[in-house]
Amino acid sequence: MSSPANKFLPNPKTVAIVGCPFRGGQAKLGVDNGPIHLAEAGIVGQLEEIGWKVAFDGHHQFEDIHTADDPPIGKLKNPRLVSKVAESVARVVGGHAKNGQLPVTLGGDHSLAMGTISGTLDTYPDACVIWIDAHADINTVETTDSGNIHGMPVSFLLGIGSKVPEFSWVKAALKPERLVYIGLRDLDSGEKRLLKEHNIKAFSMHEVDKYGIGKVVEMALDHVNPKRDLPIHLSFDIDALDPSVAPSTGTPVRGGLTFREGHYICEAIHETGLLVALDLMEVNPSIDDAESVCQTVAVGCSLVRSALGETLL
Ligand SMILES: NC(=[NH2+])NCCC[C@H](N)C(=O)O
Ligand SMILES: [Mn+2]
Ligand SMILES: [Mn+2]
Repeated sequence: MSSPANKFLPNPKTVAIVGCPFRGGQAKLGVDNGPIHLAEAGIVGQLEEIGWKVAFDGHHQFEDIHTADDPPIGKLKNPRLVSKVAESVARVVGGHAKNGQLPVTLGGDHSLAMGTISGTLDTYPDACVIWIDAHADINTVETTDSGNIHGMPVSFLLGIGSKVPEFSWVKAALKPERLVYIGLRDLDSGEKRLLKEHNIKAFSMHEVDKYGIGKVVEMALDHVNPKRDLPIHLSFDIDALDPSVAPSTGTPVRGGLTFREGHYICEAIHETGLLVALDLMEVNPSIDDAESVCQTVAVGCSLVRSALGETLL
């Protein structure tokens, strides 16, 4: 089994696991235990098995981040906490990337991607982002209904919507043409408008049905990475998968990616040799029964393995 070389990483190829037990970007309990379950399921050993050196010295600790007083700003919930956590994640992920390691961030809720993608862009300013999700997570201060910041990280990264001083560290370094979505099927009306206004390429489940996943991934790469020479940050929300495949997540939406479609995306990104960072977000082991949790955690681990080069043959 020989996998293509990664164009950006030195040998020996090293993964840095960034476990982020954090749930402040949404309201449900339990998503902070996602990374703990993924680690306990043996993700470190599994990645070593497929040839990676793995650096993992325990989950990221947010205890030093005190926000006793964190009232909403407008509708935004836990704004100071989310901002500080994402900022520290940006520093950690950026640090690993600068050391030539491939950061794999295990969430935790998707507000963390504000940090992970900031860290990636800090190191690789021309990186593109492939966002796999049922949701666009692009609400702004103006459009958010829930006030949950896990539904908003993309707008901060793009620098759209009115600015919140508490998030001034976010550089808005992502250009709309370097972002592409796959798997969308549950957008708020304001989000649909933002995608059109900013000309952001998105392949919803409609396009997956119409063209098939192989063609969709190719079209997505043609859009954000036409010469196949730019670094890729893959941000994978487990709720992109159909709830029958990955039931243990906080905002499940029916009609999602099959087991194979999800894995195909990861395999195809691996084959580019351009992956520089990976997020696996929104695994919530408190939802619901033990069997669902076991199934979801196992799928999460296998998506990560596929993105890092596990092949079927
Ligand atoms: N990362 C997620 N699961 N996001 C769900 C977002 C749902 C909804 N659009 C919101 O703004 O609250
Ligand atoms: Mn989602
Ligand atoms: Mn998401």
